Amino acid sequence: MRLNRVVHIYSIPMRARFRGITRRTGLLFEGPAGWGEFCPFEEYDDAEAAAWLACALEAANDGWPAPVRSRVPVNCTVPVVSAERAHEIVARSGCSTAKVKVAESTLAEDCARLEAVRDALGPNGFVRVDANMLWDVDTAVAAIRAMDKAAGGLQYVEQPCHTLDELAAVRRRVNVPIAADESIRKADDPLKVAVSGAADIAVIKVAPLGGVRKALEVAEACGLPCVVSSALETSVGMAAGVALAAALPELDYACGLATLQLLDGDVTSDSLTPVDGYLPVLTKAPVPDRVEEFVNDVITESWINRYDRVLSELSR
Ligand SMILES: O=C(O)CCC(=O)C1=CC=C[C@@H](O)[C@@H]1C(=O)O
Ligand SMILES: [Mg+2]
Repeated sequence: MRLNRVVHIYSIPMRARFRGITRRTGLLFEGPAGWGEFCPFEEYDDAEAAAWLACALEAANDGWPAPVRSRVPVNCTVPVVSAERAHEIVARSGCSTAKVKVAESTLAEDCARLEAVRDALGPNGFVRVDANMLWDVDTAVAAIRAMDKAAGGLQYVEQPCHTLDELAAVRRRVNVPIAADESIRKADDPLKVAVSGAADIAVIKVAPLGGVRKALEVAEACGLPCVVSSALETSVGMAAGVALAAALPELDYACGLATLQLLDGDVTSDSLTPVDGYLPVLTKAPVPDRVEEFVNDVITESWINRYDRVLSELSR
């Protein structure tokens, strides 16, 4: 689909640094079925960005498969912030599950943050952590044991190490369940990743996997309980993640789709923010009616060029 109709390019500041970024940028476009969002992270090459464009084109051209639920439970996401700030984020979220980013600060700081998160959630909440592949096996085993104690029990640990073999080795040595994220979304062929011996839970992300239909196939192929997580989209792209969570036959865990709270603004007045720990399921993405607040002319041309290049990559 050539970009010959209205498109918007946005640049929104993050409230706190997250995965090394302080602004989120992307391109929004409209098709016959609604709005789509193309927002691969800036360092991704055109080959990696192709799945993200396929996801946006699915939303704009085809729409999504029918949902089997009308709302989706979500976790709040806690960046690397002070223990006091973490407490505040969780207490204000209305969510009973919190996912905490770890391994980027010291073990003592991570444990202090986890204690604060447990305090904010109370004994019945769920705490999970994401290490984004930053540990080796021995470091992971020691850190997970310490964090499990500090958090008063961890629901699972997401991607403690880089490879599937390392995940399997950690999994044999700790009692906390292991979730695979990068092992799936960065695989050459996500449909063929043998995650079952290495992980207990699959994290699936709609944009890196090429759209709702593709992600549903990946979920089925990996044969594990799934958690749908965002890629820090605005509400336009987030609606596709919610559509995926809504279409999964089983949904046993809260999903990482409450990340609009990490952005300092949204492109629409119909923001996908959780109420009492749930997001509503929409049939199409909300209309971006507040984009002028985040327009950035400096990056417009480079995003349009990127769209064109990635579109050629997709049709190869
Ligand atoms: O899962 C969540 O709670 C929020 C989403 C989230 O953590 C992520 C979104 C995008 C990029 C990633 O570094 C990160 C993740 O690793 O899961
Ligand atoms: Mg992750």
